[in-house]
Amino acid sequence: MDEPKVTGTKPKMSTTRKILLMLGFLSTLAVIALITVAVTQNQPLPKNLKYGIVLDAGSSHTNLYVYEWPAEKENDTGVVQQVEVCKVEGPGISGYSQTTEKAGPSLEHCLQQAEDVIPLKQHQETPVYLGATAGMRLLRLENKDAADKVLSSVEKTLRSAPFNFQGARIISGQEEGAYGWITINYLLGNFKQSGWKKFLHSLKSVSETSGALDLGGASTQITFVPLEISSESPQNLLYFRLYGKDYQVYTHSFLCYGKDQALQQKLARDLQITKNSRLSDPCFHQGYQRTINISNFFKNPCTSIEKKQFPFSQLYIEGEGNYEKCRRNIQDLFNKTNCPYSSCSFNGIYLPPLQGDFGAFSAFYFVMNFLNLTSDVPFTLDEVASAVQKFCALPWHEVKLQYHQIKEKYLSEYCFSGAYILSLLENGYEFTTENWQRIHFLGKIGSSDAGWTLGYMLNLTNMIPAEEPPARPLSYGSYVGLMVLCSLVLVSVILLAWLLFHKPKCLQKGIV
Ligand SMILES: Nc1ncnc2c1ncn2[C@@H]1O[C@H](COP(=O)(O)OP(=O)(O)O)[C@@H](O)[C@H]1O
Ligand SMILES: [Ca+2]
Repeated sequence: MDEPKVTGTKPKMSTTRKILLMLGFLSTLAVIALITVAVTQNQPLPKNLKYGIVLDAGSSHTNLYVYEWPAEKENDTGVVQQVEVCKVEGPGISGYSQTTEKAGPSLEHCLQQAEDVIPLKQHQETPVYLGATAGMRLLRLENKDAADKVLSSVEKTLRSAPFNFQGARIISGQEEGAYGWITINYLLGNFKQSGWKKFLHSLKSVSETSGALDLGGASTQITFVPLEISSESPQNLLYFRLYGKDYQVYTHSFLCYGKDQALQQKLARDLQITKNSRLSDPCFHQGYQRTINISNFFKNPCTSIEKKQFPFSQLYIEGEGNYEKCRRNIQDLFNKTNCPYSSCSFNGIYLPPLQGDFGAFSAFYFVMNFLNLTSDVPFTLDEVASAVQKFCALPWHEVKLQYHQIKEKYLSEYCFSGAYILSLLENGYEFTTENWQRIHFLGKIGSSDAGWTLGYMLNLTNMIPAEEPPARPLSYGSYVGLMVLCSLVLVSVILLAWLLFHKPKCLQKGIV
């Protein structure tokens, strides 16, 4: 039999095959175009940054903070971060009560630093706020006129800076507590969860926030969400709606219970029972000496109720370095005798049962950090107490030798401050061995200092919305990834379909 002749001419392509091939080619082209358009069209725009400045005019000194955030993400949580901090030279603004006109100019150096950090073309639109805390609250009580003049002086300086001046005022203790709480929960990402975290939280009815403990020089604040809300003391309750959730927050600020004023209060009480101008003080190291001028001592609203006449004008303090005695001495500052509510902290102030974790910052952190008590694994209450006891027992000359680089004012008071922190937390707020480790001493969260300033700015610039802002269900990366994946699946399906229904000759049996 004759074999079929293999001719030299190629087999002609059928018209359907040609159309199918064309279609396959065109759909591949369409998919490529689709991906290209998706990638280019949805590319994030170049970062447009915004800035804000807050000055924390504390009792001991003023700090200037510069914050930065991407303009298009303004209402997202956790996007604002601190990019600069500048410590103003000299005392806090309340320290200018005798030379009020110098309060403003003291801020100039730090304002210049802010000018250097923020791009020139954005100076005019950058808001600047100054909030003064307990030092100015005390000055206002002692001498209202001087407090007003200090504020006018700082306002004048801030208005002459190239930024958008938004106000210089004394904030209330309640605000200070609330904004500190907002800051740490914003930075810890507790207000708005994404992905799995959100799903898990929606299973639990409550969203967990962290309490805030702030220790300053002149006041201290405690703020947290209690388990149950009681209307016993409405002045201690605040209501927030943030990112679509309601928060009922307890807060209290104790004026005169910052660590510097607490020491003044303690000395004023000690003075009542001294027979002569010498005072042996268990809260200072053995060998340490300090002289106090009595005539100025009782001008302060934190000590004025103890005012009386003394037959001497100077008090000579000599350190004793005895931690246990110091704790007993300090304990007298917390009056636990009468409580008109179901539960109190001290001085008849309402305190609901403590709840959850606490972030303790400012001087809580500075002191604990100096005593090496701020590691990631929290120390027990006993470990902290014995570390403070050991430190207090060191003679002054040894302390000075060992820590020669630290300012003498701070160094001489770490023993008192350590004991005071333990008294405030243990006797004042009644933290126990069980819940002590729920206190986390923190200086910074990410690049931002823990403190009230960030919360203050977020609030005043309306950057924390009451309702959750509408968000894209997918991030940019996931969107592009999904587009690519879908397109690849589409191409493969078209190819497969073509191969299955119109088997090209080359794939037919026997030809290969
Ligand atoms: N490095 C440090 N070591 C110890 N204490 C510090 C350190 N830095 C700041 N402080 C103290 O922290 C406290 C800060 O308080 P401040 O914010 O000025 O007052 P307030 O908040 O009461 O208005 C002051 O007592 C200050 O002396
Ligand atoms: Ca402060």
